[in-house]
Amino acid sequence: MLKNEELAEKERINEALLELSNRMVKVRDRRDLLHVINTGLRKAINFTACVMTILDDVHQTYKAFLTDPDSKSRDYAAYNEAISTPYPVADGIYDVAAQSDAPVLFDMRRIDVANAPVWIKLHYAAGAREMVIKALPGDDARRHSLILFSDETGTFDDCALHIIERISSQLSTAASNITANEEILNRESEKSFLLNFSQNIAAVRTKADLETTISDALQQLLSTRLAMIRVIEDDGETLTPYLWDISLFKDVMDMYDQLANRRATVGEYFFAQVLASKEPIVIDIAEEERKGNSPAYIAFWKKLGLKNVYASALRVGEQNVGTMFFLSDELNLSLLKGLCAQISIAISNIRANEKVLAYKQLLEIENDQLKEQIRTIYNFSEIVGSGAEMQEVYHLMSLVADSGSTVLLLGETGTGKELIARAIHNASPRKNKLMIKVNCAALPASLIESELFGHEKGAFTGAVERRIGKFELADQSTLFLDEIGEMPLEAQVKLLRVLQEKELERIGGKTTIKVDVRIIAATNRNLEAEVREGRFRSDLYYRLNVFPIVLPPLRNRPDDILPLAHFFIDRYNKNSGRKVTGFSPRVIQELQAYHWPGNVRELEHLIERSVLLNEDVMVREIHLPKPIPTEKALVAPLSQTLAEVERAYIIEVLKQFQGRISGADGAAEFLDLPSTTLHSKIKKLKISKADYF
Ligand SMILES: Nc1ncnc2c1ncn2[C@@H]1O[C@H](COP(=O)(O)OP(=O)(O)OP(=O)(O)O)[C@@H](O)[C@H]1O
Repeated sequence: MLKNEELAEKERINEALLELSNRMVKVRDRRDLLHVINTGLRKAINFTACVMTILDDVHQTYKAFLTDPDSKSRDYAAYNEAISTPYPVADGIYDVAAQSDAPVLFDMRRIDVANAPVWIKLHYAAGAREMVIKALPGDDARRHSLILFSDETGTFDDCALHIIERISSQLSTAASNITANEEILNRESEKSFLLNFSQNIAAVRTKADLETTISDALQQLLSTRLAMIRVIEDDGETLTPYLWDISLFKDVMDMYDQLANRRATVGEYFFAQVLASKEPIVIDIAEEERKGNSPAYIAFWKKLGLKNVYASALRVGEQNVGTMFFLSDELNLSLLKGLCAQISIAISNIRANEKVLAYKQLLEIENDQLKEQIRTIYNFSEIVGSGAEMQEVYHLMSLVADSGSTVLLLGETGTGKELIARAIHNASPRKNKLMIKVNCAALPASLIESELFGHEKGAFTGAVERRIGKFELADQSTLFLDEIGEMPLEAQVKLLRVLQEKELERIGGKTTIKVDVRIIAATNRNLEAEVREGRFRSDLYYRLNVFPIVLPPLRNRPDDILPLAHFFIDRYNKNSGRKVTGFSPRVIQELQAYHWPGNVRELEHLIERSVLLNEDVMVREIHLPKPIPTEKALVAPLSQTLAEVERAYIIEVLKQFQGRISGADGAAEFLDLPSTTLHSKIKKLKISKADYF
């Protein structure tokens, strides 16, 4: 009877195994396989739960491949962690089983559960007391293992172990097929993902497009988000933040700001490591902390609760263009590599595009400046004036032109400050580059900084494009700061900093730009008085006042008036095709007597007007503004009699009108008297021609 029972049992097991084998051949995926094990194998062995595991590519870790949906271990909080964590092979349990050809039986009561991997803890807690592990044979060098648990000891007797042995190669084939199949599917989906990504990225034109494309792709496939892309600047050293997802850092903003705002370089620990590697790298935070590498980043990543950080170089051909960091504990490296290759090209294109735009902008600005120079070119081909006062100016110019020293030009409006500035620039070693001019009075305070230092796109509302500042444009050249006395105090601080440090930052920019600029500043204000009044910073004043040149007002150099007037006649003859040769003696007298509040500019405009209105070869009439007797002329000492005051006053007025009494430009009209009355007053007060000529 016993023999019969044994035979019947054998028969039953054989049948079960045959059925199992038939079903195993048809297995397509993990679910099928699990179902076959749970129903088919259970007919032969009475286990309570099953698991299959898979090794990583380098056989360092193993993790769950199949998990039993009915396992009681699911009720535990650590379940998800248990089935997703990779475990080191060398845990004293798995490696023991992996080295054996036969299934290895463990009495779980004898295992040091407290120090065992989480999955063992969970199954033990769920009631398992016995466990058998069989590393499956096959082409894959025991890549998969079968683990069966039982709540009862003695379940895995010799017969059960024998059954496990018998099914192991078929199980191995099924598992390997499923894994191979999955890998093919994964590769295909990676390929189609990358293809799709490359199509999206090919359409990217701007940084904003790129940001959306990258973040969509990362979310969709890698379930991670972009931490930071940095790009290598033209100096080949600095790594500037380019794209990042700020929302990742909202809880660690202070640390983030500190790290992002300091200058990072290609030689720094993690960056150097990433840039030197052809493949993306995985930074094991605990390991790096142990080694003591780059503590600031380690502290930051730890605060974000990460175990790993992934990073890849951005490279076009053999050239590094930047770095890309991802915050994630696990990423698909081959996919990451494919993504980074495409992102590198997109960033290079966008940056090249930005450079072309900036260059275009630079050319446009240069073009404007050139046009301005052409408009004024004949202004500085010759500086007219040979009187002693101008000789002193020429002397000072010749002393300073060659040096790179800062020059401060002082003088009333229209005395030729810009002309002298251009002449100094043209006589300096910087003459091959354009002198760049900024009129500090022409810009509202809010724009002057951006005009001087430039801004990055988005630096403030309205900053729709990156703009290069005049300081950068004037690199290796001269920057002429006209009307410096009008500069707002806030801008003065920044100007001073650039003058001291010879480097600047664009508004909203993170990199410092070195500049070599010679400064020539000009003003018609009394800067010392401005300093006293608190409208001009004294430190800036001292920095500008290195080599002051004071331009004399025209009224102080009457000898220069006629040569200047002839110079302007020649110019307007050329412009208007007229042939005016000179001035009548009376006009000459008038020109010399006038007090020229608008200096050379006023003379220039007056001559232009007169040449245009003149139909003769000689300018016989000139329309000078009516003289306004100065306060000094009107205030008489109290010791004088009324008649004496009247006499002195009429003489003064007659002098200014060169003795003309009647007519539209005569003294009588100015004094608001009939000309006959003025005549009789002149007679009565005994005023002779000698008094006013
Ligand atoms: N010595 C000179 N010889 C020839 N032209 C001159 C001379 N001085 C000034 N000018 C002309 O006078 C005009 C005004 O000169 P400029 O613009 O250089 O004066 P400025 O002192 O810079 O005036 P502002 O303070 O109003 O800016 C220009 O057209 C310039 O060419």
